[in-house]
Amino acid sequence: MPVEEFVAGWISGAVGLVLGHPFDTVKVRLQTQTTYRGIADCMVRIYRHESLLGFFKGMSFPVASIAVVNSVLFGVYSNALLLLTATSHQERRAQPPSYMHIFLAGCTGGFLQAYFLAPFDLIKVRLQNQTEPRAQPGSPRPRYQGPMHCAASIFQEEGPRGLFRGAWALTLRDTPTLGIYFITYEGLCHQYTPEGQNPSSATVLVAGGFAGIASWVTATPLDVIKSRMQMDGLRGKVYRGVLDCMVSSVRQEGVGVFLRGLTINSARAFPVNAVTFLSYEYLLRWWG
Ligand SMILES: CN(C)C(=N)NCCC[C@H](N)C(=O)O
Repeated sequence: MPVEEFVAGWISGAVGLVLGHPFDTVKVRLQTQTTYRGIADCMVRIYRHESLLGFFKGMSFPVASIAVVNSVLFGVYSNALLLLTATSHQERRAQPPSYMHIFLAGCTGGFLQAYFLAPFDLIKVRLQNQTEPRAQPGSPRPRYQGPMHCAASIFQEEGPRGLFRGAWALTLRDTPTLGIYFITYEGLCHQYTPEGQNPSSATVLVAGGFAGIASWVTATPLDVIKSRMQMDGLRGKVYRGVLDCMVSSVRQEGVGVFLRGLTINSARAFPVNAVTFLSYEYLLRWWG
């Protein structure tokens, strides 16, 4: 089993994650809180009230867990392709796999990584939604003091299953959209790379960026539902499930609710995934 694929997935994910976290915080707030008038208003209010640090709330757990999550995604994807096509990462340049195989391998990677991602993503979303400024003597303390305290509180208040709140919506979001992610990336690399050669850095950056955009545009409707279900536990159980969350969100805010965070998701997706794929490709080439 090519272990390098798991390690490359980890390092490349961490680079992309740090770069995109401030955008992610704005997106999560727009999807779950109705007090902001738009991206600019949200950014200005975070900066004024919480300082630059407000944009980085909830980042430590994702950085720590990306090792597991991204190595599962890229490792399962690559090993699923190996099973389906019997070709390694290097051999695939000369013998490109079919788009059906790429899609199936991507969906498998997306499905499995969702379960590893679910508890870490839940804690990230809960911390990102805390609007209190950094604790000062005498100021009100936020509900969660940090990621470990957040995890322990959810465990105590909602039991172990509470840590998987929103996991089903996350799985529905990631299974098909990671198929789309890898198809877009491989398709664009194939299109702009001479037969049998490795794609150039520019091709990898552009293909990775567009793969990010294509997957996040299609993922945004379920991303909204996932974020809402993850915040649901705080106010007691309001939604009865994914469908109930969809129906009541549309009833209250119209179908446009599914597009919340679309612009920022797409803007964030290009640089994050361009860098993710560039480091992934280079790490694999470097390890031979
Ligand atoms: C649409 N989805 C769920 C994805 N494309 N997921 C892959 C994650 C890539 C990167 N860490 C990111 O956050 O964009």
